[in-house]
Amino acid sequence: MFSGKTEELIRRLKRAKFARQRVEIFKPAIDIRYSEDSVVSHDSNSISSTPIESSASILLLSTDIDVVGIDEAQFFDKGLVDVCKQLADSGIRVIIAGLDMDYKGVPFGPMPDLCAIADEVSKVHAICVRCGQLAYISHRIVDNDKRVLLGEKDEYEPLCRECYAIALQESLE
Ligand SMILES: Nc1ncnc2c1ncn2[C@@H]1O[C@H](COP(=O)(O)OP(=O)(O)O)[C@@H](O)[C@H]1O
Ligand SMILES: Cc1cn([C@H]2C[C@H](O)[C@@H](COP(=O)(O)O)O2)c(=O)[nH]c1=O
Ligand SMILES: [Zn+2]
Repeated sequence: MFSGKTEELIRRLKRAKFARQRVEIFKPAIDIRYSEDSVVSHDSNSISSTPIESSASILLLSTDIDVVGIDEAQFFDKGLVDVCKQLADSGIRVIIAGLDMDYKGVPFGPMPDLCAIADEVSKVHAICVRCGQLAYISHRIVDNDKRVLLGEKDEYEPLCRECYAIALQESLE
């Protein structure tokens, strides 16, 4: 988290709109952290989007479209992989932002499969809040072991491997 995924997604989608391409943007309906119907970055950049419950809705809503953007892809069902494949096969540019791993370091939802079938993958990193190196994981700092827990700085901190190992050790003491 805080690595710039959403900002990069918004940047690419705005450029597609400048090029007068027909763009549709989707987000999971559960992601109401900053807005119900916009994709919003931690720096408050935003772009309007359609909240959906299931990946199947993307195909239904993507007729006469050049570019499809999807944020928070980790929250979608595994059907998203085939949906994106079908879109790409039909000539639509698909741009996806999502969290690679959950707070335990386990690959999140459809993300590993999406990375596997993507033509191009850009991995971006936040800055470790403890030491300033590149972060690799979102450390959960509240006591909740559900996989899905919406949040930001009160719930998560980006940490590098070294600082994450220390944080885990501290939590055992
Ligand atoms: N520790 C951090 N490392 C990097 N950026 C951070 C950090 N904390 C806050 N930010 C802010 O978060 C912004 C990225 O937000 P966003 O694109 O929403 O990230 P993501 O979608 O990956 O969570 C950065 O431009 C920066 O201003
Ligand atoms: C690590 C982790 C994160 N989440 C949630 C927390 C946020 O609401 C989103 C990630 O958003 P961002 O754009 O990357 O900041 O995911 C979660 O539910 N479970 C986790 O393990
Ligand atoms: Zn660190």
